Amino acid sequence: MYIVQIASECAPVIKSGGLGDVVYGLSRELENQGHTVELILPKYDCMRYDHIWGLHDAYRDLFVPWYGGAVHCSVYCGWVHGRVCFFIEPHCEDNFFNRGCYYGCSDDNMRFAFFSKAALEFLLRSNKRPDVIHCHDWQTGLIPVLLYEIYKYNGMWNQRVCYTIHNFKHQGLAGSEVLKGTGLNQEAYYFQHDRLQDNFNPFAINLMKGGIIYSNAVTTVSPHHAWEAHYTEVGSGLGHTLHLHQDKFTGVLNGIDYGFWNPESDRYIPCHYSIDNFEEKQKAKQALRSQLLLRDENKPIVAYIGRLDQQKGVHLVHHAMYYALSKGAQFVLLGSATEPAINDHFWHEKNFLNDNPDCHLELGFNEELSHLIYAGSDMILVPSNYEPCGLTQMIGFKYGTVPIVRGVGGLVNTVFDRDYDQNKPPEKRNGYVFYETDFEAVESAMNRAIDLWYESPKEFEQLAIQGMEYDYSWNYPGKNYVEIYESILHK
Ligand SMILES: Nc1ncnc2c1ncn2[C@@H]1O[C@H](COP(=O)(O)OP(=O)(O)O[C@H]2O[C@H](CO)[C@@H](O)[C@H](O)[C@H]2O)[C@@H](O)[C@H]1O
Repeated sequence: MYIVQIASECAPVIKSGGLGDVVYGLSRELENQGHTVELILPKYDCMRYDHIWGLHDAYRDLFVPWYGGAVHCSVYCGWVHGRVCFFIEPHCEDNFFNRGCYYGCSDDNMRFAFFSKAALEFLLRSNKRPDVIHCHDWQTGLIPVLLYEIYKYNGMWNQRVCYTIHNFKHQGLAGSEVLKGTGLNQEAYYFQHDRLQDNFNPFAINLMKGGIIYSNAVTTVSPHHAWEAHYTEVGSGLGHTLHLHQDKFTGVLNGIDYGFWNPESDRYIPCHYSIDNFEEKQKAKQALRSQLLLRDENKPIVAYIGRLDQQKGVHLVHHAMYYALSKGAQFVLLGSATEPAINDHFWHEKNFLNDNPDCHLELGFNEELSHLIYAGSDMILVPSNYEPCGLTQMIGFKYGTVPIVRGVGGLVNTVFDRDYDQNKPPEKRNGYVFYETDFEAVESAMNRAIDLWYESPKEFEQLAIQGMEYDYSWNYPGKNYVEIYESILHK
């Protein structure tokens, strides 16, 4: 099968979070299973060019229809750790992708509407006719709309779309200018409830809703989150739309790319280990302490790695930091916040805790350091308010780092409480789970984990090893996606 992935991120060249990991990891797995995969991405000024090999001109004069005129673009091609990627660079005053950031601009809707249009125009002009176009999140929600309303009539009548939602919170609400810009000209036609009109704001179109309605298959990133999005407020107002389209909507649990996330071969950690020589993990712990200037004492390290925003339960992250210290543990945080109030808050905490030898807060994005933290910590905290899948707990498993999580979304499908899980026998349990959002809930789970570490270190190690035994690679999810692609091919 010939599959083209269109997305706003692909790790490690463009990564702000889990979307990038998934786009890369799934593409690699699909190729391993014998399919042809190409990726189309924006050419951001701030991406990690050091992860691209052989970048060259692939299509020089691409003219993308825009507001009745056309924007001149260049398309570059290069390899990102073996994947063929096409990067679209528009030459226009809007400077869509030369902003020094991936997201967070006031015209993000226009930037990614343009990218969606440009990606399809590139496929059309370069005579690429994939069997399946797989696109992701609100940024590419317009792809199936444009395909079925415009490009189908220009020769792309045989392409099918799979649309994956990684985060229902950000849906891409826009005004009619997006329609005008992209050539979706009959405003009244798109501003209808069964098309792009937002379910709550009648004056806005909703790009994610368009993605759901127009795609042949829609997925989200874990089975439990699929249920939550359909039946609870976690669908952020799209539950009814999902209900109407339930026949094509499923949850596929993400995987982890073990080529990249693997303590046996990780290039960013100073020692390599597996279940067979688990004691070597101690060296990673020492390296982490020495890099972050933590004191070397017999204490567990609890880590948090992730975006710092409401989704991730920042109030519990903050509380857990002090609770861990009070329980005789060390705490390491690696995170970045886009919301100014949260950013200020954590900078304040960082300054306050600066001289504490048991705590380190690293504010910013640092891929290399994240690997050392996964390897060097004993526990990884994921106290999310909601979590469509969650990759950090799965990476934690691979590195023998025990997750302490809130039982929501994909965390329910992957973490099984050591003491209370009803469905797994003790030898299959792999972490700690709490459910409420108050301080007592997170404390109770941390308490059990930290006490076990101190009082029964062998049992704690056994729990970590049981996590390492799980296979959360892309192998199975890759097969699930191929089945979905096959099911839509001839529809
Ligand atoms: N400051 C930092 N420095 C270095 N690395 C950092 C970092 N902050 C985060 N990361 C890394 O980014 C990834 C984040 O994974 P998450 O599962 O938390 O995804 P996120 O919530 O962004 O995305 C959404 O998409 C993913 C993928 O579908 C879902 O798992 C998730 O539930 C959903 O919210 C991990 O690889 C983590 O190590």
